[in-house]
Order: sequence, then C-alpha cells, then structure tokens
Amino acid sequence: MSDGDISISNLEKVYDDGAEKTKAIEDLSFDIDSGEFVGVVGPSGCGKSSLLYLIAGFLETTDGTISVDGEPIDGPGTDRGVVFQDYALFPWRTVMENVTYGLEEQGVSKEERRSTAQRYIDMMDLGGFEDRYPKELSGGMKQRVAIARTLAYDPKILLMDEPFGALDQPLRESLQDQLLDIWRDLEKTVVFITHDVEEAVYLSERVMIMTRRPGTKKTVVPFDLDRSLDREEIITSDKFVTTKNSVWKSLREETQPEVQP
Ligand SMILES: Nc1ncnc2c1ncn2[C@@H]1O[C@H](COP(=O)(O)OP(=O)(O)OP(=O)(O)O)[C@@H](O)[C@H]1O
Repeated sequence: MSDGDISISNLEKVYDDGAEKTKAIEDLSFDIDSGEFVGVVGPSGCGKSSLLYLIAGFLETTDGTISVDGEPIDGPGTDRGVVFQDYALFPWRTVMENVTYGLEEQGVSKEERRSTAQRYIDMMDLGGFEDRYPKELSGGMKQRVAIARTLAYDPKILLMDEPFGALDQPLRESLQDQLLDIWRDLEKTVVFITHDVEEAVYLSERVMIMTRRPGTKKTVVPFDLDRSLDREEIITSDKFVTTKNSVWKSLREETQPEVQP
C-alpha cells in the first residue's frame, strides 16, 4: 500500500491580485515516492514556497493536479505537516501546549494528547522544557518544538520550508542530523526547501532544481550517499562533492543574469 506518495502533474500557479498577475509556477510535473527525502532548490522567487503551500493545500492550483496516495488533494489535511522557517509557534502556549495543539484539533483525549506529545518532546530533546513558553527558548529549540508539534499528529508527509535557514551552522548541523534520524525511524516522506546546496545534498536522496520564475522542474539529481558514515566522511566523499557540484552548476545557470546578445 502506498503511504505518503505525492504526484504533481502539469502544475501551474498564477497569483492575481486584480491589478497584476504573477505566474509563479508553470507546467511542473514531479512524482515523489512514499518515504523519500527530496530536496528542492531554485533561484529566489522561483516558486519554491508556492509549490510547498500548494502541496500543503494552503493555496489553490491555477491548473494541474496534486495527488497524495492517488487522491487529488482538496485543501489542507493531517496527512501533510508543514514546518516553517519562522517556527510559527503559539506564543501564549507552553511547549507542551504547542505540541498538543494538532491533537486537540483532532479531538484526542487529554491523557493521550499528553503522552503522545511527550514522546515527540523527548524525541526532539526537549524533555524538561514542557512548561516553558516560546520566548524563553533559543531559535534551535523553537524549531525543535515546531517539528515535534508537526510530528505529534503523525502526518505521512513533512513539508519543510527552509526550516533551518535562521539558525547558525552548528545548530543547523545538529538539527539536520536529528531530522535524518526522525526520517529513518518514522519513515515519513519529506519535501525540504533550502537555499543551501550542501544542506540539500546532505539530507536528500534526490534534489529537484527549479528554473527561474515561472518555476518548473529544471532537472532532478538522484544520488545515494552511504548513510552509515558520519557527517565528515559523507561531506568529504567523492560522491557528495561531485553531486554538490552538479547541483550547484545547474542552479547557477538559473541564478546568473541572462547574457545580453
Ligand atoms: N500572495 C502572493 N501574491 C502575489 N504574488 C506572490 C504571492 N506569493 C508569492 N508571490 C510571487 O510569486 C513568486 C514566487 O514566490 P515564492 O515565495 O513561491 O518563491 P520562492 O522560490 O519560495 O522565493 P524565495 O526563495 O525568495 O523564498 C514571486 O515572484 C513572489 O513575489
């Protein structure tokens, strides 16, 4: 049985605010298998966030379809969880109350909510911080709360929009490794947007490079890193370096200003 696969077919997104139309995405087709980790990179403004929010069901497509497990999506659903760069926590709720939020919405009993939330709080190394408020936490901790909150309602698909973009390098690295552990243990499908080519290659099994706006799939680079190795061995391996260079070159073609004749 498929569980968390995504099929995107001839997707188009045009924003129309009445005065102006902006075509953000044009004729994008792409399939993601259940349990796969896919990185998405592309020039600024090429439609990466739009793509993610279309998959999330926050935005309506202008044309084309997005299906999850063969069913066209119809708005947001608990089969898909979104993690934003700016955490989007509820400031008036404690860590525990933030993490139980989705379960409250699902009508889960208080006892079960707390035990489920505790599992993900512990998984994200937040034990002892259950009663803290977001303003009392560092950026890395806030993002761990946001991830725990999303995992708590057990979506099959994690949609991540530059989730580590605001964090410094050591924190980014530790959250990247934590995310890889979660992905392996919980077998989620992950779509991960980033500006950072190294991050995309380190985390993913395939990277989709988008063209400049209107964004579409330029190319997809698949690779197979030896995940039994540690970070340093991976990022210095020939396969990693070659893959990173090929993604970088492809991206650069899209970000360089067009050559005038
Ligand atoms: N609500 C909106 N109304 C009008 N235009 C929009 C809206 N949201 C996004 N756009 C435009 O659509 C295009 C794609 O935006 P989007 O945020 O999806 O790109 P992005 O690749 O995620 O950008 P970045 O890398 O800078 O975050 C941009 O030109 C943007 O200005």
